[in-house]
Amino acid sequence: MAPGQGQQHLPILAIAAGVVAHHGLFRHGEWHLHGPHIIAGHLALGGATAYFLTRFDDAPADVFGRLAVLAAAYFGALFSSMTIYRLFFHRLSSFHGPKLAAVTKLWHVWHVADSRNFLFQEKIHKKYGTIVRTGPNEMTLFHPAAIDLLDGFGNETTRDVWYDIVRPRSSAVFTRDRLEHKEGRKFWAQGLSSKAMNDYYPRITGLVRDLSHCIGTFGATPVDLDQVMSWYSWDIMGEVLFGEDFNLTRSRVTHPGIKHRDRALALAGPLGDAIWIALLGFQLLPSVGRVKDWHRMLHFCEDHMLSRLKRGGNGKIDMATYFIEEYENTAKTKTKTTRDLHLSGTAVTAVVAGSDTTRAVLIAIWWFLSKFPEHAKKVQAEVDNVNTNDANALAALPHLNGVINESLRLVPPVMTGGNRITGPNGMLIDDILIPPGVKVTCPKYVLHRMESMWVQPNDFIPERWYSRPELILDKRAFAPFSAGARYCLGKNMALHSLRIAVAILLQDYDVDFAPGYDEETMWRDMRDQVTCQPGAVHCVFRPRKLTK
Ligand code: HEM
Repeated sequence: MAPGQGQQHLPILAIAAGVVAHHGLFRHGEWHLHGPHIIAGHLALGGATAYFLTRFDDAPADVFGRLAVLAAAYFGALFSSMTIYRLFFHRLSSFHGPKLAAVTKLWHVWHVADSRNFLFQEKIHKKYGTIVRTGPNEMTLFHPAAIDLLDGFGNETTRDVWYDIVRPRSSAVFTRDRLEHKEGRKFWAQGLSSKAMNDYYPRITGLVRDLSHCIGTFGATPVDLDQVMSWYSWDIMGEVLFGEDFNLTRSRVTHPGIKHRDRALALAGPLGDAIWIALLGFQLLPSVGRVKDWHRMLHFCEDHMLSRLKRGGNGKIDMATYFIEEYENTAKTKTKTTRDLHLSGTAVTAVVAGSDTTRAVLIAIWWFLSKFPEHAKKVQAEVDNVNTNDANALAALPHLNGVINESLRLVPPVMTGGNRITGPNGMLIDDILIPPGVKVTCPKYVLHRMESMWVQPNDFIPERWYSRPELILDKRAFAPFSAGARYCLGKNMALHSLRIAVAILLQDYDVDFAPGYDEETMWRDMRDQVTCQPGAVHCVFRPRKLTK
């Protein structure tokens, strides 16, 4: 047959294949874990088509040209079909929101490439209101009822695809299976129970004393709060999770694991809304740039948990005790590979949740106390006469806890994320039904600053938490630790390690911004990278015996 003869119908076939691939395949189910298969499948299809064309076209250039036309027809049809369907026929097409957001989630990823999703979400809320379509199959709810609808007791939601980020590892915190979550949560709850906490408290106090001493060694030199609070929160994580003393605060040394964690989260942050891109990178480019840091972070956590498993405990209670108990209890029901991957995923979750969250709030707290020294004075008046070993006494101090709550409100460590998928009955909000199987999200950073929920929403007013409750218009709009059956199990430990650090440091020091420090830096350079990463804060801590 002469070249080209009988091939005039091929572009039409390619267009039909594109439409069929969309409606018959990609419109259904989840594809985020199959990136490499999709690429391989298309390459195979391209190869087979090229082989077919060589039977008609002798010249390779002609074959290449024809293949390019067919690929353009196929992909053009596939993406046109997706666009038309998403804009006009999708179940969410009647909801308003940015049009390009409805077409592709890449639009969102593009806008948050600078890791400032929290500000982008705020803009969307201001422009589009409280219930907004922010993706092809995604709704964002800027509404105080949303927290309870997403996570409250009795909800039907499941976690969204983002939680597959540590695959093939798993953990109770990341599993998307409701039963597995319920079962696994029990072991976390034991590791963070009041009984375990009584064991951790004196050890945390010891680390805060180290922190105070470490700050003292800086003298009049500015303290980089990010650095010092990273040491402190990493030491706490080591002590509570592995019963291990990393000794960073005393030795003033940054553990490489901190750098790997920060760089890994910087990668995961902007890709949070298109997790398939990150997963593709993890699988195809494991040794490149920040993907390498991601794998290093995973291996650090995994290796530490394995060495804790081998060496046994130090006679101390630690969270690993309970994770290892779960590992051993499941020996008869699960394969070794499954159990190993679960233990590894649990270690990753615990390291990130246990170290990075408290660090962010502590940095923000010192910014607020330096900016508004009257609040530092009020807290000092409270803590000067309190026994810091008494956790209940610290929990009862109104201004100290007001400062912590107000910092958690204005700088929530988990600023966005916590995405869910609506259950079989959908989700009813303000008499509006969001259909089943839709991704729903509620960015806490925006909720915590909505004018309809808070009086003077952007102002730091710790009194709103005790003597001026009229400044809180709707308490449901405060959820730094999430809610319901998925609320943060580390809440008590986190609050205690914040209270005791602020109490002891304010007993020992007065704090002020470092000379020449630009106060806007923390806000200007703040990033939303799974957890909040405040911009640099530099302060000077003056011993109080010298300033009194
Ligand atoms: C100020 C510090 C902290 C804040 C603001 C915070 C906030 C949160 C939030 C918002 C969630 C829900 C996340 C989601 O649904 O994806 C969460 C879950 C969780 N957090 Fe925290 N967290 C903090 C510290 C900690 C610490 C120190 C630990 C202990 C290691 C911890 C352990 C957990 C666990 C186990 C969960 C999962 C609960 C579940 O899924 O059932 N958190 N946290």
